[in-house]
Amino acid sequence: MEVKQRELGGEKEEEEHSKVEIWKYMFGFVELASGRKVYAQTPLCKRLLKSGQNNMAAFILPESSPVMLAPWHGLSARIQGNIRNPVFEEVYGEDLWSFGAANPDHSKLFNEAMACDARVVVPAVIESCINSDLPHVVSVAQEYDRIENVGGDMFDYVPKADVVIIKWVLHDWEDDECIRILKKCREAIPEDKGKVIIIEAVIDEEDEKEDSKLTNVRLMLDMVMMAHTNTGKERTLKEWVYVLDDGP
Ligand SMILES: C[S@@+](CC[C@H](N)C(=O)[O-])C[C@H]1O[C@@H](n2cnc3c(N)ncnc32)[C@H](O)[C@@H]1O
Repeated sequence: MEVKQRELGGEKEEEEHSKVEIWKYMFGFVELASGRKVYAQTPLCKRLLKSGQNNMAAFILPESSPVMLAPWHGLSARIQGNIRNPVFEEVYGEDLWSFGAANPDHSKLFNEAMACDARVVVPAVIESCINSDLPHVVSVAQEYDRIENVGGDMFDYVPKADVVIIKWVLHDWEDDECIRILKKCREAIPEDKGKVIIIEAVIDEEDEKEDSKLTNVRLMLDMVMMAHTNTGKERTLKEWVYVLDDGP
């Protein structure tokens, strides 16, 4: 495959390369119980089966949807300074969240992607909670015992609780916006024993090796933030410390 790739040029090469990037995780030499090695789907493919436990199929659907792919085409122009607006807004005239409010189908696709990750992470840390998000998201959220759905704007108000868990939200916003959100989280918890738990990636500039799988994931997420949010980014520890020192 790599030989074929070198023979190709330009866009074709890029397309082929991105397929190889996916294939190399989905297909490989797998050892059967008999000890025989075959070229087949790797165990990772199970995560794409809708029937599979902890499946992540819904997670890759929005990223490969035409709505989410379009902003990627403007990313180079944005980085070169040829587009003034964030790329998502340049394409759709509004940010991702307003677009979701006006386009329920897209919102459903996005929310299901978030939910398939949250279903793995949240039960590991919590049994009952308030689920707080924008009104159009909460209004279609699945009902569960011991989960209260509360719609609202986190820049105005975060529901009162002993602990606020904020996952994959701050990376959608620039520092000043994060600080405003964190101040609302601080107001939501008891002053003496409340906690704000932040679940986000941390880019480690110093020690990351280029071949580490997680480095690629973190840097990929940073690109996703650039393509799909107005001001979001993944942060290094130093950048998180800045946000947290000025936040709660
Ligand atoms: C990347 S998603 C993460 C969702 C969820 N926390 C998770 O980890 O699965 C960011 C979420 O922030 C919500 N959001 C965006 N702007 C908001 C606002 N002003 N107030 C409350 N939620 C907001 C979006 O609707 C979206 O569900």
